[in-house]
Amino acid sequence: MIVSNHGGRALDTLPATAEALPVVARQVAGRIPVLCDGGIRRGTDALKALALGASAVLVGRPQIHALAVGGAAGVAHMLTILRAELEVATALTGRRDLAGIDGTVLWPSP
Ligand SMILES: Cc1cc2nc3c(=O)[nH]c(=O)nc-3n(C[C@H](O)[C@H](O)[C@H](O)COP(=O)(O)O)c2cc1C
Repeated sequence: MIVSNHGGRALDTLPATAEALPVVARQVAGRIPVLCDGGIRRGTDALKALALGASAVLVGRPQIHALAVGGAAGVAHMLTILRAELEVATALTGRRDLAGIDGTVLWPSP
């Protein structure tokens, strides 16, 4: 299951995926993986999506921007930065690994 607003480019005023994600994740209740995209730009965005119930996140525009600036190496660099930011954010919330990320890293908890 992918929670996506398709980049928000088709219909405006829709809820952000971060708003829809916890509702969908609650209904899915762990039966299948729930992926999420839309506005993931830094590690803390990924951390918050995981905390709201995503199994993983997807990125769209950052890949296009990185490709335009630095080609394939630019995309690899962008993903390295994103991963490093997520690792730091995970550590700074006192979690050992991604499996330890849940709603309690958010304030207020959902
Ligand atoms: C130029 C562009 C074209 C896209 N075309 C489609 C499309 O045809 N169908 C679709 O479901 N999503 C489309 N998307 C949305 C992406 O699949 C993805 O959901 C979105 O880019 C993720 O959000 P982000 O760009 O903020 O990371 C498009 C996004 C961009 C930037």
